[in-house]
Amino acid sequence: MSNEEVGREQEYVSMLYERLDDFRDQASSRLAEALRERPGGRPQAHTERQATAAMYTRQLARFDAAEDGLCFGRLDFHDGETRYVGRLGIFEESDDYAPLLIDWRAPAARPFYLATAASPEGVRRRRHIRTSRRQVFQVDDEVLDLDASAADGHSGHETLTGEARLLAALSAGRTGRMGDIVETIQAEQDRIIRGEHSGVLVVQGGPGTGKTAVALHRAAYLLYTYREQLTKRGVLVIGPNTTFLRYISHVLPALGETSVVLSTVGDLFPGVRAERTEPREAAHIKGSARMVALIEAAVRDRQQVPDEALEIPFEDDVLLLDPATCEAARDRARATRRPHNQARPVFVREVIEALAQQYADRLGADPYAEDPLGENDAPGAGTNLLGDEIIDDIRRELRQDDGVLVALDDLWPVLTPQWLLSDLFADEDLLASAAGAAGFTDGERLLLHRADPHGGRAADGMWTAADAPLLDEAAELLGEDETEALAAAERRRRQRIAYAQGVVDILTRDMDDDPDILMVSDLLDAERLAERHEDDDDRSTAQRAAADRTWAYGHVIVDEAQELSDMAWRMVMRRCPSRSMTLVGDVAQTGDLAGASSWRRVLGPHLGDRWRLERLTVNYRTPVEIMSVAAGVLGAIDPELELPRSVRETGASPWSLAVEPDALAVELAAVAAREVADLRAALGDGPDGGRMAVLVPADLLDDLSRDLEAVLPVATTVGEDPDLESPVAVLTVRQSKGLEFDTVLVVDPDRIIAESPRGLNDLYVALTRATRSLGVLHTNALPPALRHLEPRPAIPELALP
Ligand SMILES: Nc1ncnc2c1ncn2[C@@H]1O[C@H](COP(=O)(O)OP(=O)(O)OP(=O)(O)O)[C@@H](O)[C@H]1O
Repeated sequence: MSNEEVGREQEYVSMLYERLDDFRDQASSRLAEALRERPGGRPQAHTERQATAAMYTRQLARFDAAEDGLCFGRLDFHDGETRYVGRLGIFEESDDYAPLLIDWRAPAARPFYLATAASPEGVRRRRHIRTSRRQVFQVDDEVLDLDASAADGHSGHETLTGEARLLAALSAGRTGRMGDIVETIQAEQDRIIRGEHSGVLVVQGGPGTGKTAVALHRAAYLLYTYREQLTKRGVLVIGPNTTFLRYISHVLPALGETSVVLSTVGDLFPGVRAERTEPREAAHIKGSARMVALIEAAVRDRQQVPDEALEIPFEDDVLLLDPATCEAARDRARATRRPHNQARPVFVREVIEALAQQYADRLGADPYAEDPLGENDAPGAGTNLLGDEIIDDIRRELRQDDGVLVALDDLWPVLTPQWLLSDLFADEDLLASAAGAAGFTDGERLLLHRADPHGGRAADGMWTAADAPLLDEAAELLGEDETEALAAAERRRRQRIAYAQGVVDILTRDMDDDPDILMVSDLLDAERLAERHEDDDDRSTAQRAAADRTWAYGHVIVDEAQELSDMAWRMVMRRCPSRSMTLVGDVAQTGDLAGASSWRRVLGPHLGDRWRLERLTVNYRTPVEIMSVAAGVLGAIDPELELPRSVRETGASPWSLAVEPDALAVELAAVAAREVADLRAALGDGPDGGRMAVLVPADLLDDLSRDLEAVLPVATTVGEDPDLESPVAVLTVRQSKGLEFDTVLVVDPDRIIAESPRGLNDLYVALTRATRSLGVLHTNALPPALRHLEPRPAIPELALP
């Protein structure tokens, strides 16, 4: 491309950056103005000021996000029209808002992604403009006119859009952070990104087909297209683990979008962090939909009827609470069909009523007990001994009596989800009863039982990822005790009034005596001042949503959706009553025993047939050479499963290396050092210098990572939540879900297979993480699916430090 052409584009791009600077200046000064403004005057002024400040802050974030690669494309149409495409929309106010730059998400930008030589949509030429720090350094053209394309050396590839730019993006070194793909979105991906917002869209695609990328760009597209609606309700993105969430966490902010909550399933229950691990088999059982019946039984078991009458000392008497009364009260409460805590007031009312009646009856038989509670001093007290007023007094006293309260708490306790489940899993009797009622075997029950090492209920650090959906289920069955919630709300209101009264007092102090001075208290009393603070919630939508279990998100995206258990699906569906969802995954990569082997099976109970399926068929990550190895494993999982088609060849064949068990650590370190050196030679030492992963069987993780850390001459990361920006990461396959690296070394594939009934799926995931090269080290015979791997060619070893 001629320098002249680059120069011309530079002029245009510089003009766009000037506009961007103007926008930024305007937004900063308006933000400063909004922050300087003193709230006063109208009651809503404070809230409005906050909303205005938040709006300018969001705008600034969007302008900052657009800085790199502000404009990346240009379309020239046959009719002479030209459109520039970029990260945000810029319009010429003085020219009837003519577009200077079109946001990639706007309908007018679509031909940039869809036009092909076969279907050019009026486009004559598509140009990719590459910039670095505001400087245009390259322009790549595709001429879509069929005749001209041949002349222009266009490859004529049928499915790829902007092939040269795409291949350049795919061959770049990995950085440990996922990047956006706005410059090179492919047609099949574009259709999904811009798909209908309502309803449930399932995207099935093999490894590296861009499911994660597509899901995140879809979030950005939906937030742009339905901004008002979705900014208020927020978008939830669910990923398989925190390492993965960190890996993808830069994509949406880089696209200027911030009202998104990222969470794992384990962290989706507010106030609980899934910090404990447990055996796969236990997680498998906890994921099964049969747990619903078990939790229901556990709740019912907490609604007790005593075997014999309870004796409750009251005043100077002893009341009897007999089983029949309790049973009748329990039936009444259950008949309301309200959740446990909300039905409790009915149970309490019935029991109190029975006890009050019993006491009143006894008093009625005693001619001397005219003033049972000693409260009526007036002469003639006792004449209405059994009148309503007296019985009301008895009820009130009973409700406050410690003995009665203890009995009520035993028979129908107020429960939180955490209490219910920690008691259930720690108490053999409770567990045996609920598990028996729900038809669990003894073996399953034993897997669920855990001696509570913390000794207390609901201690921090006691929950696993599979517990979160159970807590959520329990929360549904328990409900909030509204009497307590209302009392708490009333307490908060009184506190606010007391605080506001203090404010009014301070403002009017020393002025009390002057009748001519208009006082704050003349205009505003404490109660109204308190109301003004009531709606003050400085938190963003994302923060409020993440803290609220019952928050209904505007859209929910689930990545690696095949990993979700039946119980997890129930929780996720609750977060999105409108069922506006995008679920992306690959059933062939299911590693979790409780995960999906068919979309129909997992979604049917929630959605019936009301979901649509789209497929992604092209693998952008893994080159042909590696995919041909992975193909053997996929065939062993299920010969019906389809392998995605890779877009690239690298010429580097995957290899295997047999090593003695005793020499594994040493050989691995040597090979890893060699591979890192090769990566650096190819990609340089900078932040884009490439990343390598060593994927190991879980039971070798500790030993091998310690050995590698000790000998590798570059930073190595291991542990629960590894840092992916480190040049080398030692991970289990489970930790590597959804991630990618330039080079991958897989250790002992037979052990990876043996570790789980879904071991072949795990191996398939491991083999498909690499963008460049793959090696397999093995201490036992290779599994049959990998037998045709070439042995590693002898190459000079690197001296280790
Ligand atoms: N259109 C595209 N342009 C440039 N890069 C792309 C494009 N589509 C996908 N990629 C890149 O391909 C790689 C794989 O994408 P992604 O991680 O989204 O795939 P995936 O389907 O979620 O994979 P897996 O199921 O194996 O985790 C990423 O580096 C992504 O940026």
